Amino acid sequence: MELRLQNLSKTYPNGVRALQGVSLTIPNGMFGLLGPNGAGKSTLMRTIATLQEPDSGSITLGELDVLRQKDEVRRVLGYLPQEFGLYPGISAEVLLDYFAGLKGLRDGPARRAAVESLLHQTNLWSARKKAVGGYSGGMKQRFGIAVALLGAPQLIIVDEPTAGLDPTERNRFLDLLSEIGENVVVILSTHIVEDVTELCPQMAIIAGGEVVATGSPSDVIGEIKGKVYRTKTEKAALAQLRQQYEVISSKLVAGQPVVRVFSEEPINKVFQPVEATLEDVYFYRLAQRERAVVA
Ligand SMILES: Nc1ncnc2c1ncn2[C@@H]1O[C@H](COP(=O)(O)OP(=O)(O)OP(=O)(O)O)[C@@H](O)[C@H]1O
Repeated sequence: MELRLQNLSKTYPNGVRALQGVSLTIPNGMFGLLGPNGAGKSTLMRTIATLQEPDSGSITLGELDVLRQKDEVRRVLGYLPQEFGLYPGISAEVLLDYFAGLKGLRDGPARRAAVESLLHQTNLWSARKKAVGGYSGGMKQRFGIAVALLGAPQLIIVDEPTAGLDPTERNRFLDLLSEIGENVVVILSTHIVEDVTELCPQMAIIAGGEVVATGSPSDVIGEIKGKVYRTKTEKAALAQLRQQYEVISSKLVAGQPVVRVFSEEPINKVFQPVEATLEDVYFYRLAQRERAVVA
């Protein structure tokens, strides 16, 4: 199965250009879609999930034309939106069974087995009789993925699932995602760089509605490999550094700014060369785009 997006564009009635000629080829396995708030990730996810129309462009999933064969796509789609409502007073077990019915699974032993298996897989078995309204954020997200996995989907879309989760719940959720399998397309939209580094063999960075980098994380990092330098500095010197160098990021470490810069030329006299990371590419690409928009 392969998901192909070609030249997708979307401008909202208020003039916001949420997608601008997005083209991506997404193979089986985990695909990370990384971008800051407002980059257009949710617009793209909702469009692929057949919930909204682009102005132009095309999407195919294997042989299916996603924008025309919506019912067929929905049968093989599992979608965990950024925000979803639950019936708070109902237990996970009853609610999941209800969603299984909506998904077209007929009542009977097979449906009960599917529900049981998903409750185990998402580690909610012991809490299955509790009302979902009393679940923690992480439990709710795991319940959401159980719903998304009903009916063995071929295309799974999860939109910013780890935002707001504590580190334990985040790891638990990511482990769950990585177990889903290599024979389905899983798109993980996120603004958290480590989610992608740790999990996704293929990825894209999206900013301002445009794809600014795509490939494997190591391909993407390869673009700036050997060109990242680091130094510790003083707060007062930061502004000047920013004028002199292409600063990728600056972080306070124990109260002192640690700055990472991009440079085509060796600058080891002032800075220490360091291994480029996906976070470097991410910030570098975002800064580049911002400069292009300002210019
Ligand atoms: N229904 C809408 N009407 C008008 N503008 C919208 C609408 N939905 C999104 N936008 C705008 O389109 C741009 C892209 O939004 P989108 O939600 O797709 O981004 P995102 O990458 O998912 O960000 P976030 O993480 O904040 O949800 C933003 O500028 C947003 O304000």
